[in-house]
Amino acid sequence: MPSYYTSAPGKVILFGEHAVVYGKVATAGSLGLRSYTLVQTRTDGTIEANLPDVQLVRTWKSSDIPRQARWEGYPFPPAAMNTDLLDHLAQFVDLAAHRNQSQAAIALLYLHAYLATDDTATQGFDLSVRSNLPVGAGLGSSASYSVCLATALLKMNGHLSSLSTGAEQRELVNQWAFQAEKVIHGNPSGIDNTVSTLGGAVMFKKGEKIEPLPGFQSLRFLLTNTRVPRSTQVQVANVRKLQEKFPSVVNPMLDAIQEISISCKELFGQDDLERAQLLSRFGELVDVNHGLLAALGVSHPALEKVREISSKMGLKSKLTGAGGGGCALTLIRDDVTPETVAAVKQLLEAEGFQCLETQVGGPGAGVQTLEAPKTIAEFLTLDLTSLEVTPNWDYMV
Ligand SMILES: Nc1ncnc2c1ncn2[C@@H]1O[C@H](COP(=O)(O)OP(=O)(O)O)[C@@H](O)[C@H]1O
Ligand SMILES: C[C@@](O)(CCOP(=O)(O)O)CC(=O)O
Ligand SMILES: [Mg+2]
Repeated sequence: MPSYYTSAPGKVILFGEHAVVYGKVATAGSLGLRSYTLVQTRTDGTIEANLPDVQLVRTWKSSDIPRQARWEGYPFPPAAMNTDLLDHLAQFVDLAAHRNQSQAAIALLYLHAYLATDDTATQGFDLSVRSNLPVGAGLGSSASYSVCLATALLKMNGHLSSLSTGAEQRELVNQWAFQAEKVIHGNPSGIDNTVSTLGGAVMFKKGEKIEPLPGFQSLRFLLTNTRVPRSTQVQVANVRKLQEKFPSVVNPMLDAIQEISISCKELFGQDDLERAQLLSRFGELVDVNHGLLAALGVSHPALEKVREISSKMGLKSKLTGAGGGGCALTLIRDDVTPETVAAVKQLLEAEGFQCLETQVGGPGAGVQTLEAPKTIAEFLTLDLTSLEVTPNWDYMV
């Protein structure tokens, strides 16, 4: 019974969220916080999903999922989303009252409908995903979940071995993860799944080759989860409504947001700029980007509170991800003392916020073949740090 672990990181968007949906450049890096999956075939034709982060435990009969006939471009996904299949699965999983569970289950079954082979369609499988990321907080948990799913189903069904290079395999994972992100978000830019698949720190523009931004890894951030729940799909749809209502106002704002990423790249390219100067200008760009996002309507009083607290300590913060709640990032300049960081954290935690410190720009997605099958119960009790991704895992950047 083949068994695999897969793993994929979350991401932090430094500059350019929302604007990236409109084809503008954005800057992002992978996080040390990751999701992990156990997947293995069964023998009784059942699909059992255990997703503790969204409190979902469900079984379905694999034969109830309408398998899709071979399509053009196989094994890469078809060009358009299959809305009939999406509608069918939404009715079938019948979880409309629980958006997070419903999105997660539909994404899983949508990928299964395309990627199952005759064998796995009759055997069924167990799948469990656990994450160190806060769900629905702007750190790309949906992309990390999507990349984990895509890697797991592609590996279990033998599609990865049909491609000869690691780069092609990562592209296949990324494209299927993008399909799952579409199920969850509606209209994602693709930045989150790309960063989660490839890892590293990049400048991203829809449809173009991504560009590494190595300077990003030398920066230190504090991430603050306001714990205010929000949905990326809703925030993205709200910005779209504003853009459709006032295109002549909103479009220049999106262009200005793009210029922030370009200015950031120029800062890193200026060899004669002292580090202190670089960090100070960088902080100014953080401020400007937040101001533009707030003008687009995606801030929240809790995010403004993070800015107020950090600003009193001389630090610059902005919302990160879709906003409307979720996380903010605070730039920790080199001259900021550990005492100052501790004091800021204390003030933020006193508001009920959660502070997260993690590395940026680490490894992307990976898969590991297990020598012996594991039960889901064993996987659920594992210490996730024992699954730390090492270069022994396959498909690493
Ligand atoms: N660990 C997980 N297990 C199951 N589903 C997940 C997990 N992480 C994310 N998701 C799915 O992604 C959705 C959150 O996505 P989104 O609103 O884009 O927030 P985020 O900013 O965290 O990506 C959840 O509602 C759920 O459907
Ligand atoms: C707002 C957006 O730019 C990023 C969303 O990130 P998250 O799901 O909030 O982690 C949307 C997108 O790029 O698809
Ligand atoms: Mg998301």
